[in-house]
Amino acid sequence: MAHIQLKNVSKKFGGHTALRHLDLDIADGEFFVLLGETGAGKTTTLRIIAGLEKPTEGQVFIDGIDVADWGAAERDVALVLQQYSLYPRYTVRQNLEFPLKSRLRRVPDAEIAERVTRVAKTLRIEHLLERKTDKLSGGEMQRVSIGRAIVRKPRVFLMDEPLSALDAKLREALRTELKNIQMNLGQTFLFVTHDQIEAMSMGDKIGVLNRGQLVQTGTPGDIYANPKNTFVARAVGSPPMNLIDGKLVSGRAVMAPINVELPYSGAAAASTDGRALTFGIRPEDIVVEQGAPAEARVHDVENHGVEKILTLSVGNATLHATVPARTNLKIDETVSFSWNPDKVVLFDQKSGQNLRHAG
Ligand SMILES: Nc1ncnc2c1ncn2[C@@H]1O[C@H](COP(=O)(O)OP(=O)(O)OP(=O)(O)O)[C@@H](O)[C@H]1O
Repeated sequence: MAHIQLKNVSKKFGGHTALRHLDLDIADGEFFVLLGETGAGKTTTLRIIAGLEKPTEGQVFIDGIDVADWGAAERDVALVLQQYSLYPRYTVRQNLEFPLKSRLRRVPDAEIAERVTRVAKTLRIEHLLERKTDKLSGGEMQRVSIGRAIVRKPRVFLMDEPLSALDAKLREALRTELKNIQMNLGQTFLFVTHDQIEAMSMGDKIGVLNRGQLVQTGTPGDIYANPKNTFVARAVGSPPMNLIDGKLVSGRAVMAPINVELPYSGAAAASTDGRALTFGIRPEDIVVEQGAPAEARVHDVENHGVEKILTLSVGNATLHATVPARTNLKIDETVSFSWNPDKVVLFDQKSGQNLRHAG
C-alpha cells in the first residue's frame, strides 16, 4: 500500500524557488508521470518524497501519515536514476542480492535466492546473472538497476528519467516492459520525465510541471483533448497543437493573422463573440481536402509510415496536419483545408487559459 500526497509543498534553495505550493495526490497502485522541462522541479519532488530533501513548507503524507520525521530508510521507497548506480566489480546476481543482505533486513538466504531468480525472470536478465555489470550494455544495466529496486519490495517506486540514456528502440521496449511490471506488481510508481511520449504512453495519470508549479493533472486523454492552457497544449502532443489567434464572430472563427475564416461548433460561442482568443486544433483534426474553404502551401512532408505530417504555410504562420500515408502531396503544392469544428479548443489570448477550464 502506498498512497502519496503532497500538500502545499514549496522548496527554496537560497533565493531560488524550485517548487511552489505543490499539491499532488497519487493513488495506491497508480502509475503517475510527472512531466516537465529541465529545471521544472521533477527531481526535487522525488527527493522530497524519498526523504532526501526537506520541503521549505508543506507536508508529505504516505498512506495518510505525515512523514516529516521519517528518514529515507523508514519511508521505504526505491529510487531509480538515469545513471545506473551498480557495483561494477560485482556480478548481476551480487548486485541484485545486495539490497537484501543488509543486517537490518535479515532476509534468509533461500528467500534471497528465490527473489533474485524471480526478479531476473521478470526483467529477462536470467542469462546475465553471473556476468560482471561492467560487461553489460546500457539497456541491460538499466534492467539490473530496476531489478535492484524491485527485489526489495519497497512501498513505492520513484523513477528519475530511467530510460533517457537509452537508444530509441530500447527505450520503447523498456517503456512497455516497465508498464507491464508495474501492472503486475500493482504498486505505486512515480516516474518523472521530460519526454511527453513517455508520459502519454505510460501514465495512468500525468502531472504537468512548469517552473515548480503543477499546471494540470489528468489522464493522458484528458490532457491531450482538453489542455488547461496553451503551455500544456504545446507540451503534450507531437507535433503539438496548432495555436492560432483570432476572434469568434457569429459562430465563425475569424483568424486575421492567417486571413482564414472557419466554422466553429463547440460550446461557449455566444459569450466569446469579439473577445481576443487563441484557437487550438490538433494536427489530426485539420482536414486536407479539395474545395475546403482555406488554402495553404505545403512547406514540408514528413513520412511516418502509418501517416504523414504536413507542415503547411498559411500567410506567415505554419500549421501541422496529419494525413494518411497514401496522401500524395509535394512540397510547394497548394492544398485546401478545413478543421473539425467540434474539436477546436478556445483559449483566452491574453492569459492562455482554456475557456472550458475557466468555467
Ligand atoms: N541543491 C540545490 N541547490 C540549488 N539549486 C538547486 C538544487 N537542486 C535543484 N536546484 C534548482 O532547482 C530547480 C529544479 O531542479 P530539479 O533538479 O528538481 O529540476 P528537474 O525538473 O529535475 O530538471 P532536470 O530534468 O534537468 O533534471 C533548478 O533550477 C535547479 O537548478
